[in-house]
Amino acid sequence: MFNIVLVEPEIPPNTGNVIRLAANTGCRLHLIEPLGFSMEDKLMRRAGLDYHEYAPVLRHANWQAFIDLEKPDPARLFAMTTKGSRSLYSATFLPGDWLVFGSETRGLAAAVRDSFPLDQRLKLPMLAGQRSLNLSNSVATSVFEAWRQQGFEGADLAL
Ligand SMILES: C[S@@+](CC[C@H](N)C(=O)[O-])C[C@H]1O[C@@H](n2cnc3c(N)ncnc32)[C@H](O)[C@@H]1O
Repeated sequence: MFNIVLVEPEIPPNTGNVIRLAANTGCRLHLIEPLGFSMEDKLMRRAGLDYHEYAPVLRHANWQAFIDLEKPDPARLFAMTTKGSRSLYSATFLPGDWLVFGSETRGLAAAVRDSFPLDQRLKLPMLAGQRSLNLSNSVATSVFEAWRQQGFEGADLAL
């Protein structure tokens, strides 16, 4: 349905949670290296349970390698960033869209973030003064909004 892109994730259970989310929502997951953990990491596998078999997980050596291989439509790439000035809830998503998330401690590198047009840099609302949401929580919130806009197509429950 959608493509989730984690750029240089560092904390194993977050990626495990996202693998499980991808399996439950029909998303493809792209991991941009370097990763802060091994794909054999016990904490990551425990969080992802056995869902690896249900969610395609693709690894890319770096951001440019990802762009060169996948050739995402630049108009359908969205950066999820605390530095965004547009609410994610004002965006209209389409099946196949690319939702890009930064690392837990560093967020998205400025060079990657700045390559997105301003209206494709999206922020999830937070109370004033708060810094950021957990990575896997922000992925789940974003994917469910995008999927909601598709009427939860393919789900076992009608909208
Ligand atoms: C823990 S946050 C990174 C914190 C980092 N210090 C920063 O300010 O970007 C990890 C990732 O989750 C996503 N994220 C967290 N909170 C968000 C928010 N309010 N809006 C959009 N994305 C968010 C972003 O993709 C971010 O790069």
